[in-house]
Amino acid sequence: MMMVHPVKFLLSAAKRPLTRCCSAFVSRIRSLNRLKEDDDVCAEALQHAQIFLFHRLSPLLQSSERGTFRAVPLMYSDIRAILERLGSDEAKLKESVLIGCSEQNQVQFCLDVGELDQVALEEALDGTFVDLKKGFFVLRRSEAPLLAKAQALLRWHLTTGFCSATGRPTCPNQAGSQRVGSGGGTIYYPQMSPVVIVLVSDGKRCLLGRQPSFPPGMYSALAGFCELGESLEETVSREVAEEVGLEVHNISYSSSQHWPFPRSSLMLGCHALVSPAHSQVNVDHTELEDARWFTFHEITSALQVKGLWSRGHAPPLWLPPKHAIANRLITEWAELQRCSQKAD
Ligand SMILES: NC(=O)C1=CN([C@@H]2O[C@H](COP(=O)(O)OP(=O)(O)OC[C@H]3O[C@@H](n4cnc5c(N)ncnc54)[C@H](OP(=O)(O)O)[C@@H]3O)[C@@H](O)[C@H]2O)C=CC1
Ligand SMILES: [Mg+2]
Repeated sequence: MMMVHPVKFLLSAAKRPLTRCCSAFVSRIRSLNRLKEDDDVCAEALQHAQIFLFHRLSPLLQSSERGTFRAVPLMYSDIRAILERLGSDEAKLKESVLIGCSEQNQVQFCLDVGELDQVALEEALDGTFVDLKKGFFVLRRSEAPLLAKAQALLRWHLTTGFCSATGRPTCPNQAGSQRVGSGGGTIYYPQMSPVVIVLVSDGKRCLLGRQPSFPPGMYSALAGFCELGESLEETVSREVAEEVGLEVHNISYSSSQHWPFPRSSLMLGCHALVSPAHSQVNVDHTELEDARWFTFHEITSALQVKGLWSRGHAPPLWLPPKHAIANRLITEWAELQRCSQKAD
């Protein structure tokens, strides 16, 4: 395995000094912003950065003895040596895209080397390029969002090579945070679609649905893309009415999540209520295979089930894994039920 050198990109490499009273977080954010604005500073940072390699949008992972996976960042010089060995060259590294900065001030980039031979790369790197959809759920919580962001940005670059107005090529800035039409035309920024995801409750039970593409037995909160002109609340009301024929009230926002599959979405997580007297579900089978009310007991049992792939025989109900916002909403609901049962 290639050694990852403990070289850090020092914040002092940035040209403008930061105000001394800035917190570490503010310093990191401002340094990242500077890298997006200044191609020269960014090119210098890249030389000392950690780079996460992808092959056709699948990240390089290493498996551990305990069956978990870890992302494997490499340093610029390591990748340059491998590229040269496999018939590519240093120019390829200029396509790296900025994805973040660790708490240890290590700047992080990603790079897709999909045109090189996968087997030869995996041998040289002592890792495996894993479909992110599978890897996502076995990665550590700190790594999954970073790789999701990296894949989303790499996919965006792959699909935004031409200006939609003129048909001419677009070029990225050094950080890969934007692309500009040739001749200084339109500036394109990475895009994502807003999606609502809502956990509907009738006060005692919660409503989950399943799509035919879900693994057997898996149910999740209801979700749907926002339409132009809608508020968050309007999308929640429309999606619930469309998919299960119910009218919701008391919509409250919980939290959000970037979701890379199948293309970038900003998942906006909500809770909502229906009146117990009007809780008869009427599923639109063009959208969902099934939707059902689940009791507190069924949900708490399902939350105990560990690992999508460690199953021997399937339990009656699978919930989305911990990285997914659906799991967070269901856990919040269960916690609320537990508190209100204690209070009764
Ligand atoms: N992180 C999490 O916990 C969860 C995430 N999700 C994600 O939420 C997203 C939306 O859920 P889903 O129930 O499928 O959504 P919808 O209920 O809105 O149905 C999806 C369909 O809507 C159409 N559609 C409308 N607008 C768009 C758009 N902007 N982009 C793509 N398709 C659009 C497409 O139909 P057509 O193809 O016919 O044009 C698509 O197949 C999915 O990407 C899913 O992966 C879902 C559940 C849990
Ligand atoms: Mg839906």
